[in-house]
Amino acid sequence: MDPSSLNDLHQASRLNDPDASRSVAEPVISISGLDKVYAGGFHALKAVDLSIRRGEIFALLGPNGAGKTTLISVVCGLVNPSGGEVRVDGFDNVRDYRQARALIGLVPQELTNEAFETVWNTVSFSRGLFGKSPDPAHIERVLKSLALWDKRNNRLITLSGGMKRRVLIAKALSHEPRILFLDEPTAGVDVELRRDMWDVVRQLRDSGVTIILTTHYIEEAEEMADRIGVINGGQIVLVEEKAALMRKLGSKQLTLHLHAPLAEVPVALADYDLQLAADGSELIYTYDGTRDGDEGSSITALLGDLDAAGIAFKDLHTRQSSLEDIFVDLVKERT
Ligand SMILES: Nc1ncnc2c1ncn2[C@@H]1O[C@H](COP(=O)(O)OP(=O)(O)OP(=O)(O)O)[C@@H](O)[C@H]1O
Repeated sequence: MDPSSLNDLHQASRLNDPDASRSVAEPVISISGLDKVYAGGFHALKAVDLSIRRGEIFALLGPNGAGKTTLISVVCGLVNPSGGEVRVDGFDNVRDYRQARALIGLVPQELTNEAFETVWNTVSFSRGLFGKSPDPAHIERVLKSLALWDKRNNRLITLSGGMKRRVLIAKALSHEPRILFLDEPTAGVDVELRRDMWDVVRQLRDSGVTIILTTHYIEEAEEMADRIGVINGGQIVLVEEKAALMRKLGSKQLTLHLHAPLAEVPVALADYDLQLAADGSELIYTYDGTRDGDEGSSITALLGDLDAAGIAFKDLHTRQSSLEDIFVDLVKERT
């Protein structure tokens, strides 16, 4: 990856950017009441409302079959919605299809049927599909920014898996989109390549492109996203700033296995966030594990107060909740 050429790409796309004067606060994509029922009757999207902010990296997280690909396919105009509305920078993606589509680049999961084409030709051809006049200087910037310049005359079939993924991104950037969708950009790739892809995506975001990526790797959402949305069974079940989500993840639980079960939490311990579980034989204390120092002192105080109240325990353990716990809980609740 060559950061200086990405800067050039940035400068160039700013010059060509028709929406540069629009308000940053305005969502770049507004989805409201979006429904999709496939021909066979399967209800794949159910009243989806979602706003994507200009310049963010938004990760759409969900298990297999949740509706991620359907959602981005509808936004990109590849699948017709059954109801609802999508606006891309103010353009209705059905009525003003051409204007809306021109703003979007889509990086699909796989390259299709172009194995014998060269990198240069396939990327240039993609630009032509959007009715844009040829611009070899732009294609050169894109290829340099993705470290593909040296491979421009290679046929796709001769490239490594990582380079093929970069070609997919180059194709999607060929018509200078302001919004880039990446459908499971790192599905099935090794750890090194995944990190490499993350760097590419972050640098694109830094160059002013809004990024929406779908993933079922929680780690990927944690690493990359400014905001995280969870979709399950065709419904958006959570949208939150990653930082806020991570603060929630900072909460820890101390479980005390009691000698004798309690019928209720004693009044003397009312100041602590305590819950009884396992028919009163477990006492669970939830506390903020992100504040250094607090944790130890509040546990010491609790243990002292338990002793004073005559409550004995035979074992204890602590656990920290993770994004995975939240995700599993959300998905479980809805199924
Ligand atoms: N063309 C179609 N006709 C009928 N049903 C479809 C069609 N495309 C997708 N579906 C169904 O819609 C649901 C959502 O599929 P979708 O591909 O959007 O999920 P996803 O979240 O992208 O899953 P994955 O992570 O497996 O790619 C699935 O149950 C799928 O079988």
